[in-house]
Amino acid sequence: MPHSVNEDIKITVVGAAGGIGQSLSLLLKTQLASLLPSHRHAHLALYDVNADAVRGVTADLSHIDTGVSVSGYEGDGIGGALEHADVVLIPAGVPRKPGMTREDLLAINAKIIKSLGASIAKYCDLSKVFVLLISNPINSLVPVLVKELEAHAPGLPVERRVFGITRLDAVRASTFLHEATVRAGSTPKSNTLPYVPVIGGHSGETIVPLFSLVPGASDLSKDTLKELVHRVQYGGDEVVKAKNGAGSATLSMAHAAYKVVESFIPLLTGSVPSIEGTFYVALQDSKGQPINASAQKLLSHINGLPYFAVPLRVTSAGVDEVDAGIIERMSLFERERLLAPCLGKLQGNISTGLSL
Ligand SMILES: NC(=O)C1=CN([C@@H]2O[C@H](COP(=O)(O)OP(=O)(O)OC[C@H]3O[C@@H](n4cnc5c(N)ncnc54)[C@H](O)[C@@H]3O)[C@@H](O)[C@H]2O)C=CC1
Ligand SMILES: O=C([O-])CC(=O)C(=O)O
Repeated sequence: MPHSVNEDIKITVVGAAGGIGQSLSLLLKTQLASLLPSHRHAHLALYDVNADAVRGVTADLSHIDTGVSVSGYEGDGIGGALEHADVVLIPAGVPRKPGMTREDLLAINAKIIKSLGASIAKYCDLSKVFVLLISNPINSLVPVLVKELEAHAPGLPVERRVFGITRLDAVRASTFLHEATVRAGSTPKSNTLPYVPVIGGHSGETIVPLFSLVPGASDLSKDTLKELVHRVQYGGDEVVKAKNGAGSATLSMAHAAYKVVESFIPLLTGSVPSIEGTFYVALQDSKGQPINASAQKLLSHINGLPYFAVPLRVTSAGVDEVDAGIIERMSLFERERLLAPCLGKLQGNISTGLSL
Protein backbone atom coordinates (compact mmCIF):
# COMPACT_ATOMS: atom_id res chain seq x y z
CA MET A 1 0.00 0.00 0.00
CA PRO A 2 1.50 3.38 -0.93
CA HIS A 3 2.29 5.82 1.82
CA SER A 4 0.40 8.94 0.87
CA VAL A 5 -1.60 10.67 3.62
CA ASN A 6 0.14 13.83 4.86
CA GLU A 7 -0.64 13.03 8.44
CA ASP A 8 1.15 9.65 8.19
CA ILE A 9 3.95 8.67 10.46
CA LYS A 10 6.15 6.25 8.63
CA ILE A 11 8.29 3.74 10.49
CA THR A 12 10.64 1.59 8.41
CA VAL A 13 12.16 -1.67 9.64
CA VAL A 14 15.26 -2.77 7.70
CA GLY A 15 15.94 -6.45 8.33
CA ALA A 16 12.23 -6.96 9.02
CA ALA A 17 12.21 -10.68 8.23
CA GLY A 18 14.78 -11.55 10.91
CA GLY A 19 14.33 -12.64 14.50
CA ILE A 20 14.24 -9.10 15.91
CA GLY A 21 12.64 -7.61 12.81
CA GLN A 22 9.59 -9.91 12.87
CA SER A 23 8.85 -9.50 16.58
CA LEU A 24 9.45 -5.75 16.45
CA SER A 25 7.22 -5.38 13.40
CA LEU A 26 4.49 -7.34 15.18
CA LEU A 27 4.69 -5.00 18.18
CA LEU A 28 4.59 -1.94 15.92
CA LYS A 29 1.64 -3.30 13.89
CA THR A 30 -0.37 -4.15 16.99
CA GLN A 31 0.53 -1.19 19.25
CA LEU A 32 1.38 1.90 17.18
CA ALA A 33 -2.19 2.98 16.49
CA SER A 34 -2.99 3.15 20.20
CA LEU A 35 -0.12 5.65 20.70
CA LEU A 36 -1.38 8.11 18.08
CA PRO A 37 -4.05 10.81 18.21
CA SER A 38 -7.13 9.69 16.24
CA HIS A 39 -6.39 11.94 13.23
CA ARG A 40 -2.90 10.50 12.72
CA HIS A 41 -2.14 7.32 10.82
CA ALA A 42 0.90 5.11 11.10
CA HIS A 43 2.49 3.25 8.21
CA LEU A 44 4.92 0.40 8.68
CA ALA A 45 7.38 -0.27 5.82
CA LEU A 46 9.22 -3.59 5.94
CA TYR A 47 12.43 -4.24 4.01
CA ASP A 48 14.68 -7.29 3.90
CA VAL A 49 17.11 -8.86 1.45
CA ASN A 50 15.35 -12.19 2.07
CA ALA A 51 12.58 -11.63 -0.46
CA ASP A 52 10.36 -14.65 0.30
CA ALA A 53 10.58 -14.08 4.03
CA VAL A 54 9.71 -10.37 3.89
CA ARG A 55 6.81 -11.04 1.51
CA GLY A 56 5.47 -13.60 3.95
CA VAL A 57 5.90 -11.36 7.01
CA THR A 58 4.19 -8.46 5.21
CA ALA A 59 1.21 -10.57 4.12
CA ASP A 60 0.90 -12.11 7.57
CA LEU A 61 1.04 -8.80 9.47
CA SER A 62 -1.31 -7.09 7.02
CA HIS A 63 -4.18 -9.32 8.25
CA ILE A 64 -3.96 -7.94 11.81
CA ASP A 65 -6.93 -5.72 12.62
CA THR A 66 -5.29 -2.42 13.55
CA GLY A 67 -5.24 0.91 11.72
CA VAL A 68 -1.51 0.63 11.01
CA SER A 69 -0.95 0.00 7.29
CA VAL A 70 1.91 -2.25 6.15
CA SER A 71 3.97 -2.49 2.97
CA GLY A 72 6.86 -4.81 2.10
CA TYR A 73 9.99 -4.20 0.03
CA GLU A 74 12.80 -6.50 -1.11
CA GLY A 75 15.97 -6.50 -3.17
CA ASP A 76 16.36 -3.24 -5.12
CA GLY A 77 13.15 -1.84 -3.64
CA ILE A 78 14.77 -0.31 -0.57
CA GLY A 79 14.03 3.22 -1.87
CA GLY A 80 10.28 2.64 -1.46
CA ALA A 81 10.82 1.52 2.12
CA LEU A 82 13.03 4.48 3.03
CA GLU A 83 11.44 7.45 1.25
CA HIS A 84 9.45 9.73 3.59
CA ALA A 85 10.44 7.64 6.63
CA ASP A 86 10.27 9.40 9.99
CA VAL A 87 12.11 6.60 11.75
CA VAL A 88 14.36 3.92 10.27
CA LEU A 89 15.00 0.96 12.56
CA ILE A 90 17.91 -1.28 11.56
CA PRO A 91 18.05 -4.82 12.93
CA ALA A 92 19.72 -6.04 9.70
CA GLY A 93 22.80 -8.22 9.88
CA VAL A 94 24.22 -11.36 11.37
CA PRO A 95 23.72 -12.37 15.02
CA ARG A 96 26.23 -14.20 17.28
CA LYS A 97 26.64 -17.92 17.83
CA PRO A 98 28.15 -19.41 21.02
CA GLY A 99 31.89 -18.71 21.28
CA MET A 100 31.69 -15.47 19.27
CA THR A 101 32.02 -11.93 20.57
CA ARG A 102 29.98 -9.07 19.13
CA GLU A 103 33.25 -7.78 17.61
CA ASP A 104 33.44 -10.97 15.52
CA LEU A 105 30.37 -9.67 13.64
CA LEU A 106 32.04 -6.41 12.65
CA ALA A 107 33.47 -7.24 9.23
CA ILE A 108 30.25 -8.68 7.81
CA ASN A 109 27.82 -6.29 9.48
CA ALA A 110 29.89 -3.18 8.67
CA LYS A 111 29.50 -3.98 4.95
CA ILE A 112 25.73 -4.22 5.38
CA ILE A 113 25.52 -1.01 7.43
CA LYS A 114 27.69 0.97 4.97
CA SER A 115 25.46 -0.04 2.10
CA LEU A 116 22.33 0.81 4.13
CA GLY A 117 23.91 4.16 5.05
CA ALA A 118 24.33 4.98 1.36
CA SER A 119 20.67 4.08 0.73
CA ILE A 120 19.48 6.16 3.70
CA ALA A 121 21.47 9.15 2.40
CA LYS A 122 19.94 8.65 -1.04
CA TYR A 123 16.29 8.14 -0.13
CA CYS A 124 15.65 9.70 3.29
CA ASP A 125 15.23 13.34 4.22
CA LEU A 126 18.34 13.73 6.40
CA SER A 127 16.94 16.84 8.03
CA LYS A 128 13.98 14.84 9.35
CA VAL A 129 14.67 11.13 9.74
CA PHE A 130 15.77 9.42 12.98
CA VAL A 131 17.97 6.38 12.37
CA LEU A 132 17.90 3.81 15.17
CA LEU A 133 20.63 1.19 14.84
CA ILE A 134 20.26 -2.21 16.51
CA SER A 135 22.80 -4.34 14.60
CA ASN A 136 25.99 -5.39 16.40
CA PRO A 137 28.60 -4.47 17.31
CA ILE A 138 26.87 -1.18 18.17
CA ASN A 139 30.08 0.33 19.63
CA SER A 140 31.79 0.23 16.21
CA LEU A 141 28.82 0.28 13.83
CA VAL A 142 27.38 3.62 14.98
CA PRO A 143 30.70 5.30 13.99
CA VAL A 144 30.60 3.35 10.69
CA LEU A 145 27.06 4.55 9.93
CA VAL A 146 27.69 8.17 10.95
CA LYS A 147 30.84 8.27 8.80
CA GLU A 148 28.97 6.83 5.82
CA LEU A 149 26.14 9.37 6.13
CA GLU A 150 28.63 12.22 6.55
CA ALA A 151 30.42 11.13 3.37
CA HIS A 152 27.15 11.31 1.41
CA ALA A 153 25.81 14.48 3.03
CA PRO A 154 28.73 16.79 3.74
CA GLY A 155 27.78 19.81 5.82
CA LEU A 156 24.58 18.30 7.27
CA PRO A 157 24.64 17.48 11.03
CA VAL A 158 23.74 13.83 10.32
CA GLU A 159 25.63 12.66 13.42
CA ARG A 160 22.78 14.05 15.53
CA ARG A 161 20.24 11.77 13.84
CA VAL A 162 21.88 8.36 14.46
CA PHE A 163 21.01 6.53 17.68
CA GLY A 164 22.65 3.27 18.78
CA ILE A 165 20.04 1.26 20.69
CA THR A 166 21.37 0.18 24.10
CA ARG A 167 17.95 0.02 25.74
CA LEU A 168 18.14 -3.77 26.23
CA ASP A 169 20.88 -3.22 28.82
CA ALA A 170 18.56 -0.99 30.87
CA VAL A 171 15.69 -3.48 30.41
CA ARG A 172 17.93 -6.26 31.76
CA ALA A 173 19.26 -4.13 34.62
CA SER A 174 15.73 -3.29 35.67
CA THR A 175 14.58 -6.94 35.51
CA PHE A 176 17.60 -8.38 37.34
CA LEU A 177 17.43 -5.69 40.05
CA HIS A 178 13.73 -6.40 40.59
CA GLU A 179 14.42 -10.15 40.91
CA ALA A 180 17.29 -9.55 43.38
CA THR A 181 15.13 -7.22 45.48
CA VAL A 182 12.35 -9.82 45.66
CA ARG A 183 14.91 -12.55 46.54
CA ALA A 184 16.23 -10.30 49.32
CA GLY A 185 12.72 -10.32 50.83
CA SER A 186 11.21 -7.01 49.87
CA THR A 187 7.70 -6.79 48.41
CA PRO A 188 7.49 -4.56 45.33
CA LYS A 189 5.12 -1.63 45.90
CA SER A 190 3.96 -1.51 42.28
CA ASN A 191 4.13 -3.47 39.04
CA THR A 192 6.44 -0.83 37.60
CA LEU A 193 10.02 -2.05 37.77
CA PRO A 194 12.82 0.33 38.83
CA TYR A 195 14.59 2.23 36.04
CA VAL A 196 18.38 1.72 36.01
CA PRO A 197 20.53 4.15 33.99
CA VAL A 198 23.12 2.28 31.89
CA ILE A 199 25.82 4.27 30.10
CA GLY A 200 28.98 3.63 28.04
CA GLY A 201 28.58 1.14 25.19
CA HIS A 202 26.87 -2.16 24.38
CA SER A 203 29.37 -4.97 24.90
CA GLY A 204 30.81 -6.60 28.03
CA GLU A 205 32.81 -4.16 30.15
CA THR A 206 31.71 -1.17 28.07
CA ILE A 207 28.22 -1.62 29.58
CA VAL A 208 28.15 0.49 32.76
CA PRO A 209 24.98 0.03 34.85
CA LEU A 210 24.56 2.70 37.53
CA PHE A 211 22.74 0.94 40.37
CA SER A 212 23.96 3.63 42.81
CA LEU A 213 21.49 6.03 41.17
CA VAL A 214 18.48 3.78 41.85
CA PRO A 215 16.65 4.47 45.10
CA GLY A 216 16.55 1.28 47.18
CA ALA A 217 19.28 -0.59 45.29
CA SER A 218 21.81 0.39 47.97
CA ASP A 219 19.91 -1.90 50.41
CA LEU A 220 21.39 -4.85 48.50
CA SER A 221 24.78 -6.24 49.55
CA LYS A 222 27.95 -5.16 47.69
CA ASP A 223 28.37 -8.75 46.41
CA THR A 224 24.81 -8.84 45.08
CA LEU A 225 25.34 -5.52 43.30
CA LYS A 226 28.59 -6.78 41.74
CA GLU A 227 26.78 -9.91 40.51
CA LEU A 228 24.04 -7.72 39.04
CA VAL A 229 26.58 -5.58 37.17
CA HIS A 230 28.23 -8.70 35.74
CA ARG A 231 24.89 -10.21 34.69
CA VAL A 232 23.87 -7.02 32.87
CA GLN A 233 27.27 -6.80 31.14
CA TYR A 234 27.03 -10.41 29.95
CA GLY A 235 23.24 -10.77 29.60
CA GLY A 236 23.61 -11.12 25.83
CA ASP A 237 25.93 -14.12 26.30
CA GLU A 238 23.36 -15.75 28.57
CA VAL A 239 20.81 -15.73 25.74
CA VAL A 240 23.34 -16.75 23.05
CA LYS A 241 24.31 -19.75 25.20
CA ALA A 242 20.69 -20.73 25.90
CA LYS A 243 19.80 -20.53 22.18
CA ASN A 244 22.80 -22.78 21.47
CA GLY A 245 23.49 -21.75 17.89
CA ALA A 246 20.02 -20.46 17.00
CA GLY A 247 21.00 -16.80 17.38
CA SER A 248 20.92 -14.14 20.09
CA ALA A 249 18.27 -12.12 21.93
CA THR A 250 15.34 -11.32 19.65
CA LEU A 251 12.17 -11.07 21.77
CA SER A 252 13.63 -8.95 24.57
CA MET A 253 15.41 -6.82 21.96
CA ALA A 254 12.19 -6.31 20.02
CA HIS A 255 10.54 -5.19 23.27
CA ALA A 256 13.41 -2.77 23.99
CA ALA A 257 13.32 -1.29 20.47
CA TYR A 258 9.53 -0.98 20.61
CA LYS A 259 9.83 0.99 23.88
CA VAL A 260 12.27 3.33 22.12
CA VAL A 261 9.89 3.90 19.19
CA GLU A 262 7.06 4.47 21.68
CA SER A 263 9.15 7.17 23.37
CA PHE A 264 9.71 8.94 20.01
CA ILE A 265 5.99 9.11 19.10
CA PRO A 266 5.14 12.34 21.03
CA LEU A 267 8.07 14.04 19.27
CA LEU A 268 6.95 12.73 15.87
CA THR A 269 3.37 13.92 16.37
CA GLY A 270 4.60 17.32 17.58
CA SER A 271 2.80 17.00 20.91
CA VAL A 272 6.08 17.67 22.79
CA PRO A 273 9.18 19.65 21.71
CA SER A 274 11.60 17.03 23.03
CA ILE A 275 11.86 13.54 24.52
CA GLU A 276 14.47 11.88 26.71
CA GLY A 277 16.27 8.57 26.49
CA THR A 278 19.65 6.91 26.71
CA PHE A 279 21.37 6.23 23.39
CA TYR A 280 24.88 5.55 22.07
CA VAL A 281 25.53 8.68 20.01
CA ALA A 282 28.17 10.87 18.41
CA LEU A 283 29.38 13.68 20.67
CA GLN A 284 31.40 15.37 17.93
CA ASP A 285 30.55 16.59 14.43
CA SER A 286 32.39 15.67 11.22
CA LYS A 287 35.00 18.36 11.95
CA GLY A 288 35.75 16.88 15.38
CA GLN A 289 33.96 19.71 17.24
CA PRO A 290 31.65 18.90 20.21
CA ILE A 291 28.03 18.94 19.01
CA ASN A 292 27.12 21.35 21.85
CA ALA A 293 28.30 22.62 25.25
CA SER A 294 26.88 19.64 27.19
CA ALA A 295 28.72 17.22 24.88
CA GLN A 296 31.90 19.23 25.41
CA LYS A 297 31.49 18.82 29.17
CA LEU A 298 30.88 15.08 28.84
CA LEU A 299 33.91 14.70 26.55
CA SER A 300 36.08 16.19 29.29
CA HIS A 301 34.98 13.38 31.66
CA ILE A 302 35.41 10.46 29.23
CA ASN A 303 38.89 11.00 27.75
CA GLY A 304 37.41 12.74 24.70
CA LEU A 305 35.70 9.58 23.38
CA PRO A 306 33.63 10.75 20.39
CA TYR A 307 30.84 8.16 20.95
CA PHE A 308 29.15 7.26 24.24
CA ALA A 309 25.79 6.05 25.56
CA VAL A 310 24.35 8.67 27.89
CA PRO A 311 20.92 9.97 28.92
CA LEU A 312 20.05 12.80 26.55
CA ARG A 313 17.33 14.97 25.12
CA VAL A 314 16.15 14.57 21.53
CA THR A 315 14.43 17.35 19.57
CA SER A 316 13.30 17.42 15.95
CA ALA A 317 16.91 18.41 15.14
CA GLY A 318 18.21 15.20 16.73
CA VAL A 319 20.52 14.77 19.72
CA ASP A 320 20.29 17.83 21.94
CA GLU A 321 21.57 18.27 25.51
CA VAL A 322 23.40 15.26 26.98
CA ASP A 323 23.47 14.56 30.72
CA ALA A 324 27.18 15.19 31.37
CA GLY A 325 26.48 15.46 35.10
CA ILE A 326 25.78 11.72 35.34
CA ILE A 327 29.54 11.12 35.56
CA GLU A 328 29.68 13.29 38.69
CA ARG A 329 26.62 11.61 40.23
CA MET A 330 27.85 8.01 39.90
CA SER A 331 29.56 6.33 42.88
CA LEU A 332 33.33 6.15 43.29
CA PHE A 333 33.17 2.38 42.75
CA GLU A 334 31.32 2.88 39.45
CA ARG A 335 33.74 5.58 38.31
CA GLU A 336 36.94 3.71 39.19
CA ARG A 337 35.96 0.06 38.65
CA LEU A 338 33.39 0.28 35.83
CA LEU A 339 33.86 3.53 33.89
CA ALA A 340 37.67 3.33 33.67
CA PRO A 341 37.78 -0.10 31.92
CA CYS A 342 34.76 0.90 29.79
CA LEU A 343 36.62 3.90 28.38
CA GLY A 344 39.67 1.85 27.43
CA LYS A 345 37.64 -0.83 25.59
CA LEU A 346 35.29 1.66 23.95
CA GLN A 347 38.22 3.67 22.60
CA GLY A 348 39.42 0.54 20.75
CA ASN A 349 35.93 -0.29 19.41
CA ILE A 350 35.41 3.27 18.12
CA SER A 351 38.85 3.42 16.46
CA THR A 352 38.20 0.08 14.74
CA GLY A 353 34.83 1.33 13.44
CA LEU A 354 36.32 4.59 12.18
CA SER A 355 39.18 2.77 10.44
CA LEU A 356 36.82 0.77 8.17
N1 LIG B 1 21.51 -3.58 20.07
C1 LIG B 1 21.20 -4.67 20.76
O1 LIG B 1 21.01 -4.58 21.98
C2 LIG B 1 21.04 -5.99 20.09
C3 LIG B 1 21.48 -6.19 18.80
N2 LIG B 1 21.34 -7.39 18.17
C4 LIG B 1 21.85 -7.51 16.80
O2 LIG B 1 20.79 -7.35 15.86
C5 LIG B 1 21.16 -7.98 14.61
C6 LIG B 1 20.00 -8.81 14.07
O3 LIG B 1 19.75 -9.89 14.93
P1 LIG B 1 18.62 -10.98 14.58
O4 LIG B 1 17.35 -10.33 14.19
O5 LIG B 1 18.61 -11.98 15.66
O6 LIG B 1 19.27 -11.66 13.26
P2 LIG B 1 18.54 -12.47 12.09
O7 LIG B 1 19.59 -13.19 11.33
O8 LIG B 1 17.41 -13.27 12.64
O9 LIG B 1 17.91 -11.31 11.18
C7 LIG B 1 18.68 -10.42 10.44
C8 LIG B 1 17.90 -10.05 9.19
O10 LIG B 1 18.66 -9.08 8.48
C9 LIG B 1 18.47 -9.35 7.10
N3 LIG B 1 19.51 -8.67 6.33
C10 LIG B 1 20.80 -9.02 6.13
N4 LIG B 1 21.40 -8.13 5.33
C11 LIG B 1 20.49 -7.18 5.05
C12 LIG B 1 20.50 -5.99 4.29
N5 LIG B 1 21.59 -5.58 3.63
N6 LIG B 1 19.37 -5.27 4.20
C13 LIG B 1 18.25 -5.67 4.83
N7 LIG B 1 18.17 -6.80 5.58
C14 LIG B 1 19.28 -7.53 5.66
C15 LIG B 1 18.49 -10.86 7.01
O11 LIG B 1 17.92 -11.33 5.77
C16 LIG B 1 17.66 -11.22 8.22
O12 LIG B 1 16.28 -11.32 7.89
C17 LIG B 1 22.43 -8.78 14.93
O13 LIG B 1 23.56 -8.08 14.45
C18 LIG B 1 22.44 -8.85 16.43
O14 LIG B 1 23.73 -9.02 16.97
C19 LIG B 1 20.72 -8.43 18.79
C20 LIG B 1 20.23 -8.29 20.07
C21 LIG B 1 20.39 -7.09 20.82
O1 LIG C 1 24.60 -10.63 22.73
C1 LIG C 1 24.33 -10.44 21.53
O2 LIG C 1 25.05 -10.80 20.59
C2 LIG C 1 23.05 -9.71 21.22
C3 LIG C 1 23.00 -8.50 22.06
O3 LIG C 1 23.58 -7.48 21.76
C4 LIG C 1 22.37 -8.63 23.37
O4 LIG C 1 21.61 -9.58 23.62
O5 LIG C 1 22.63 -7.77 24.21
